[in-house]
Amino acid sequence: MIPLRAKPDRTEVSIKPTTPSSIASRLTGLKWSRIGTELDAHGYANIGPILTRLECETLVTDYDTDNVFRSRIIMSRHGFGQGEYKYYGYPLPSTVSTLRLSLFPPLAEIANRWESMLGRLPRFPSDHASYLATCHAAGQIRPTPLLLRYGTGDYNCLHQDLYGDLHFPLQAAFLLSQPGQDFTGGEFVLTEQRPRRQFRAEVVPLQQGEAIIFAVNHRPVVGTRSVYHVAMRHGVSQVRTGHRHTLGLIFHDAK
Ligand SMILES: O=C(O)CCC(=O)C(=O)O
Ligand SMILES: [Fe+2]
Repeated sequence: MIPLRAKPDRTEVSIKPTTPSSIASRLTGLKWSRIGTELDAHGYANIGPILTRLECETLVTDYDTDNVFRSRIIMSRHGFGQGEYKYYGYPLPSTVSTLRLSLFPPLAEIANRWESMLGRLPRFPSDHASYLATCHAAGQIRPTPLLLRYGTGDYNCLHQDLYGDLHFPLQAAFLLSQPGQDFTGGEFVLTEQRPRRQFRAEVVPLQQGEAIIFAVNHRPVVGTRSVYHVAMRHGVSQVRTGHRHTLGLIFHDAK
């Protein structure tokens, strides 16, 4: 007699080691309407974990690779803070390029809504290539994505990443290091100043692989009589111990 074999358990056979979805689909799968609402309310939004630990570590390792970057900035030499960063050169590494390309369309929609709140016509195209063509025609041709490295005692002064007349109003920063393990301190800080008011500061907790989207220089706020601009700046508080790395994505290029 042929022994009866148990039918394979469907649930068991269907379990495969999951490969992370593509970076592009992780971004398009986000709840962009909720992110838009948060950006409207606060001028920033933590969009949650995007990069895997391995992807973060690979980007960090790139820091010491020649020919990936176009320049290295020692922050203390310019009064920017303490620490250093490097601007990527073109062609961007594929992870950086995919993040920049895939984040742009939903952010352009939010940026255009902000324009209309201020009574202006939408002016951002839905694809990054078209927007970059406008920057390049205006002489802003140098890539702005950057990798930042902070050691113990380092910090980043409050600033705005403007690199010419043209600027896209939203940018992103990805935390590549593990807080509590790789570093302590080093918090992402945002400030805003409403007309005739004092500065207000916000510290935004981030985990490794998470990204924050935030306003580059100002955001529209609906007042009782009109919509007005609130100026925003960002920076990083002092790293108390260890090393902290970030990937910064700015959507306009530089002069
Ligand atoms: O290191 C950070 O978290 C801030 C980086 C930054 O200033 C930027 O991405 O523009
Ligand atoms: Fe910045």
